[in-house]
Amino acid sequence: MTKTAEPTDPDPDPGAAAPSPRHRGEAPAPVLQLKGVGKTFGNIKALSGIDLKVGAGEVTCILGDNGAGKSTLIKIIAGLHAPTSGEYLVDGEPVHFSSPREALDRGIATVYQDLAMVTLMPVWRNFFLGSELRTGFGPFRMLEVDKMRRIADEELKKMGIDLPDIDAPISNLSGGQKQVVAIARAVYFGARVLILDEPTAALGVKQSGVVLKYINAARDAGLGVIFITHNPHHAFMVGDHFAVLKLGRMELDAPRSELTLDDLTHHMAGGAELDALQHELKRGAAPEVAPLHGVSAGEIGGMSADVTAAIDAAEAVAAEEAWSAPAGRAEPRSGD
Ligand SMILES: Nc1ncnc2c1ncn2[C@@H]1O[C@H](COP(=O)(O)OP(=O)(O)OP(=O)(O)O)[C@@H](O)[C@H]1O
Repeated sequence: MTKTAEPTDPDPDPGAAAPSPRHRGEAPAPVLQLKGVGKTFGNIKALSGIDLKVGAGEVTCILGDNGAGKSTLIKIIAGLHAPTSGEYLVDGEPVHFSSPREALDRGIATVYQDLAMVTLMPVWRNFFLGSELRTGFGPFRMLEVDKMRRIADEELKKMGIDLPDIDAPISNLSGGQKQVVAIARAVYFGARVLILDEPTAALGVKQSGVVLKYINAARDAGLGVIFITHNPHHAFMVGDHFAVLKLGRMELDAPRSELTLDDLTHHMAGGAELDALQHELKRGAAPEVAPLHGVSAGEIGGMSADVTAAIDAAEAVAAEEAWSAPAGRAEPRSGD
């Protein structure tokens, strides 16, 4: 089922686009759906009984702690792993992808953290990496450099990214800018579902805001976006739907209307276990862990909760500021 990804027909007037289902207040139809999906690696049960729907024009956030099963889940959706149980449907039809190429042919594109870019190549070359435009036949085939430079420039501008030099090596861009180039590239090559693997994990607050803004832009262009993150604040700024994984199971699956940021943070922090710990700490009883260098376990627990809360709050405010800044030129590298 391999075919070359065709670029989408660029909309000459994005302002005239029909409002997304979200803006019409309708539930978007699922582009992809998982029903009771499980995955084992030998004796390890990485995922079990996962139900998930991803709609067009909707951001689905997948959260979870280390080892929760997020990577395994996106690898199944991206066609890298086959599930060991359950069903995977695209547009209501069961699919059995045997490679990411097959998923891509159905419009399911993944932007991994490492971005699969060649750092010394220019921005436009990275934009077309693996799908270069060529002209001529056989040994006389040549790259259509001017056309690729022009299209990359236009597509990036369409997403509000005005780079000073499209010929500059991509390594000159900030982490946030590189993520945005990868998102624009996936949109241009016809992605209907965009999987973003922790796109803000390695970024500072300002650059995270830039990326969140373009997640919103991809959603408003009608794509289904799957946003994998550890950060409930980032998720809540853009998410329409939230799935929290814990030890391979879906611990929470809720639309935005049924959830607050506090609920989400609570689930991420361990929910019921955290309540039990707080209750124990309030009563003055130390949890059963060994003291460290003469400091009681109770003190460590209290201190880390305070520090974590303060960091989270400061980060949320700063990211919100960056996110709500007017769209336009992407930030310079120094803001990284
Ligand atoms: N190829 C593999 N072989 C064996 N076990 C695996 C493999 N991939 C994942 N696992 C196991 O499956 C479980 C889920 O791992 P996964 O990487 O999906 O979690 P994660 O939520 O992405 O974690 P992190 O945020 O740390 O990347 C873990 O117990 C992990 O050790």
